[in-house]
Amino acid sequence: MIKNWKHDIENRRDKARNYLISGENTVEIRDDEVQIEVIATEIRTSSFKAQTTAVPPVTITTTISFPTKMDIIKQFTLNSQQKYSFMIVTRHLDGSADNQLLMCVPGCGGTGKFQLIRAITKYFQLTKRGKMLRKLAPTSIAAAEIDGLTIHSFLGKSHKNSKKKQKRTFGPDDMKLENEWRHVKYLIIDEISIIGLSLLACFNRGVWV
Ligand SMILES: Nc1ncnc2c1ncn2[C@@H]1O[C@H](COP(=O)(O)OP(=O)(O)OP(=O)(O)O)[C@@H](O)[C@H]1O
Repeated sequence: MIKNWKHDIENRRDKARNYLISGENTVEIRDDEVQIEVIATEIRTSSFKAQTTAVPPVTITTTISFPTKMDIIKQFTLNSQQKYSFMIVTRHLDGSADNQLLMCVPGCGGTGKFQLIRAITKYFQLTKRGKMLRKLAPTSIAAAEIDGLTIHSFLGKSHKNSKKKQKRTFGPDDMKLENEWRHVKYLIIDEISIIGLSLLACFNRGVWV
């Protein structure tokens, strides 16, 4: 009796093993018995294992490579003081700060203010924000050097010795002025030390309109 029972058990076990090896998910033991369903998925034994084996979905993104600030700092061989000034401006530009950046970079002739302006201009241009920057200077030579405008030409003022005396008037409906300055967010004034107070006041009125 025991021998038969043992033999029956072994038969069933072999049958079950063979079905599992052959890859079938359902093992039929006997017509009158309940079917055993083999679940193919792995049963989680540890939450830690589940966490570590979870592979995050891979997404493909295309990156636009902008020149880094360090590239420009290297290109213009900015010294530490020029570098700090450059970083202040470019961080303000890249940040979401709503506050106005008022910055004065003093220095004797030949200390590298123009070199700094060149580096800042390059950053605006390479990041496709050149329209946001306007450069002004009091004299035509200084303006030409920085590739900017003279304050007089911005104000539409003729020089004292000019025959044609005209004065630009500013008003809320000055569309030409508005279009000129629509995209301008940053203004660099070179050689500010030689700008007289009256011209500065006139300029101030112009930009506030
Ligand atoms: N970091 C730098 N690396 C290489 N050259 C530099 C650097 N800074 C300044 N120079 C050079 O030094 C010279 C004087 O610099 P720059 O014209 O920028 O001075 P500045 O302060 O604008 O002078 P100024 O007030 O007389 O216009 C230039 O020939 C410039 O190329």
